[in-house]
Amino acid sequence: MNQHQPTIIRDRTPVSDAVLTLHDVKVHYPVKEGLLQSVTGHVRAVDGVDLTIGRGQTLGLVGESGCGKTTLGRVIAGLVEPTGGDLWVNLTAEQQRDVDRLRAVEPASMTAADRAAWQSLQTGHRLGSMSRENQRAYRRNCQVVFQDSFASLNPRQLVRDIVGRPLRVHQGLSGDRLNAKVGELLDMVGLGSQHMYRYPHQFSGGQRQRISIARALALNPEFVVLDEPTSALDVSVQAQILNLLVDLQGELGLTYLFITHDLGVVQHLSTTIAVMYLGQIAEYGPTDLVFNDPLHPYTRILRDSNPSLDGENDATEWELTGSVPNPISPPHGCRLHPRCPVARAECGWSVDDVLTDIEDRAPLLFETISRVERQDDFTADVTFDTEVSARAFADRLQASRAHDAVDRPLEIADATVSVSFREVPDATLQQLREGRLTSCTRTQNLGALPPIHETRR
Ligand SMILES: Nc1ncnc2c1ncn2[C@@H]1O[C@H](COP(=O)(O)OP(=O)(O)OP(=O)(O)O)[C@@H](O)[C@H]1O
Repeated sequence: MNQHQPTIIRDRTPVSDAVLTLHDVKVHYPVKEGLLQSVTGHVRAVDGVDLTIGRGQTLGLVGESGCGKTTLGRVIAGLVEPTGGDLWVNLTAEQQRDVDRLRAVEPASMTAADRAAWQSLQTGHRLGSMSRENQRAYRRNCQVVFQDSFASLNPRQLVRDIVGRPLRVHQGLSGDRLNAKVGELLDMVGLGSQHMYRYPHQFSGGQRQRISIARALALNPEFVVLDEPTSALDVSVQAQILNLLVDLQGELGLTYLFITHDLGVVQHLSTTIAVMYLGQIAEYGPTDLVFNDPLHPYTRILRDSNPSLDGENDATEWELTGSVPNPISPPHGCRLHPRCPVARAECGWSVDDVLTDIEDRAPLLFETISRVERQDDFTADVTFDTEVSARAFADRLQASRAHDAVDRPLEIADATVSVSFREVPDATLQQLREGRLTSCTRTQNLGALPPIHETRR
């Protein structure tokens, strides 16, 4: 399969003051097989993510299970090393523009002034190039609250030691000073300092999550990654924890990355939303605008499948077909297109899409394929057991949307069908309106999503 191009924001609107700016960040996990554990491919868990997280904002990161949200959150918190791309810390709007501009300049064509500016930006703000001390400061400044408080709290430690550890390690606190600070933190999260000498199992799920929040806030971070912090809790307790998070943000001026699959939570909590699909950002923008007028079919379908959301969400006739493709070899063009109800020829079709379609929806026909001879991802000869099956395949393809993307008529010789699709570039996240980005090729071309009644063939 061809190498995919990175997702690039062509006209990113700089956020005035960014806690974090991601450029083309990737996490590809190797897939190992056989006795020798040789690498046979890579899971593209995060595959070219560009994001800006503005100071004081809550960025909601949403998407179906397996789309890469947790991996991205762990990269941001420094718990997973990215396999590609850059993370920039504390850039002003002007510095964001400089980084965008200088990334596009070949090192050999840089002027002396550009080179000096690039060097200074990298050593001052790029994780990996900054001094160790600054990197450690970033790690302390960015804390994480996980979904599963049971797994993330040591069951053999007292709450005092759990919440106090960061203070002991980083600030050298002990004795009464440590106790006083832990007490303050427990009060702040609504638990009360009297709980200091108890163990995690003596608390309810909601209380344990309060302990996790207290621990995360111990070092006065500015930025907290909240990875599904309420999804393991009862609905009534969820609301209490969400309210606590909102109050703490107001009091302490925190910036949140809120990872969840619950769009209702995101609608109420986030100022900005990033919708993720198969390792990439599908849509990004202010939460209310994204919900009221989505620019990506995936966002619209997610929104309309969630009845708890406020607003005028007509139940959509759109639905996603098939299953989430394998992140080892994601589809070409727009990653959603094989499942998208409104995909068109320019959204990117390849031989694999057609084969996956018949495997999912015409398994008996799929059984009769005897050989696939690919010239590349877009061109192949598909041979069947019989000519009848070959013709059934050709008829099926001709009646499908994929046929709009073929670049020459199908050729049928005996039991072999020769298929060739136009090669399209991979979709990129682009700004369509101020602050509104989408990777939907169709919306980029037409300016808006089509009316709800338009569906697939
Ligand atoms: N350590 C790993 N090694 C190999 N593949 C991994 C690893 N961690 C995650 N993956 C894969 O990467 C992809 C993204 O996983 P990730 O957990 O980041 O998604 P997610 O959107 O957070 O899902 P969920 O909501 O279920 O947690 C999935 O296909 C997952 O199977």
